[in-house]
Amino acid sequence: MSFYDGPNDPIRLSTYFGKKGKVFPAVTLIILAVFSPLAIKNFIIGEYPLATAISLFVLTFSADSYALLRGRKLPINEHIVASLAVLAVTLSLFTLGDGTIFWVFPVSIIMSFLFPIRTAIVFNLPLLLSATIYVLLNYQVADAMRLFFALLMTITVVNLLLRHIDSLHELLKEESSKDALTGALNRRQLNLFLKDALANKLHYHNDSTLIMIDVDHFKQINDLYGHAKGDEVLIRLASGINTQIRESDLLFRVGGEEFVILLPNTTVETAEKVAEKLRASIRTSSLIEDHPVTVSLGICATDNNLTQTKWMSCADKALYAAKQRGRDRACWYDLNRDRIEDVAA
Ligand SMILES: Nc1nc2c(ncn2[C@@H]2O[C@H](COP(=O)(O)OP(=O)(O)OP(=O)(O)O)[C@@H](O)[C@H]2O)c(=O)[nH]1
Repeated sequence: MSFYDGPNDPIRLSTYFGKKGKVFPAVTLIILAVFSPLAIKNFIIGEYPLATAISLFVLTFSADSYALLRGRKLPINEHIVASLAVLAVTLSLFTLGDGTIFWVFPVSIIMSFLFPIRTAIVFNLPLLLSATIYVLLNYQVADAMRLFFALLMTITVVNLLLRHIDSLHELLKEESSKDALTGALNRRQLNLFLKDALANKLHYHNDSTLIMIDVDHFKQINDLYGHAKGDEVLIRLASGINTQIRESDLLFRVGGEEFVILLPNTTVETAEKVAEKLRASIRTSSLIEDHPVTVSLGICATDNNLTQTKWMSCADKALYAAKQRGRDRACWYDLNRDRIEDVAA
């Protein structure tokens, strides 16, 4: 993991608050507003090494933040930015003296927010050491110990809290992308993946295929066995489908008893075989004892001129045809001939 590689976004702050929101730009501006005058002041009073270290930190941090806000690759390696921050604090301690010891705490916390945990710890250690050595050289051993443990506790608590926030963030991301009942991906995710699949077709000529699946007479199942049994059928159906498709294929729940499978890099001919295999196995899977559960399926492959809406609508029309033609069957939409064909059982 790299500096700007937080849990899923480069800078932790932008991961938590969003790059496009106000918090990340505001924090960046605050850092610049605090450190730029310090650099100028130190140039004026002739502390050139310190002034240079702070200026370089401000410049490299600004360059990376700007790139991040623009969604570009970061121009300066994270370790260089972190080293400059540590160097600036250490130089300020040994040149300006006692008053600057307070900077050690906010700089350590800021680094923990900016970097992934391991990197933050690696760069907090020299900060901890230099501050302790400074106090040791100028005060009593007991004072140095006090500072050492106070800073160590700060670093530990901040990093533990951030680790906890990271895991909550991951959980939230997971839950917001999945359907709560079946664990299949939700419609919002489908829209994102459809967009990718269409772009893939347009730019790299890779075919992807959609299979829309709808349980036949599901209302009857609910009416005969109750809503809880209906839910159980949906859960078992989703898990059964997931075990039969490839890891690269994606299952979405798009309605009550309606699912969509997106098969990336798959032609319509292959998708027909997958659909037929699923149909046959669901029929014989005895999801409910003594009550055959069947599904109808509609298939449609990508094409260069397709939009997401048209793609979904063609798969839906094929599914509707499968229902009309007797259910427990699969149909595919032939975009070239604008016709719906049966998939051979
Ligand atoms: N148990 C359960 N039922 C649901 C859920 N979501 C939707 N339903 C039910 O699914 C049924 C869908 O019924 P219809 O749209 O008439 O379709 P159908 O009975 O499957 O008939 P065809 O699709 O024409 O074969 C409705 O009774 C909904 O109440 C859910 O999450 N759990």
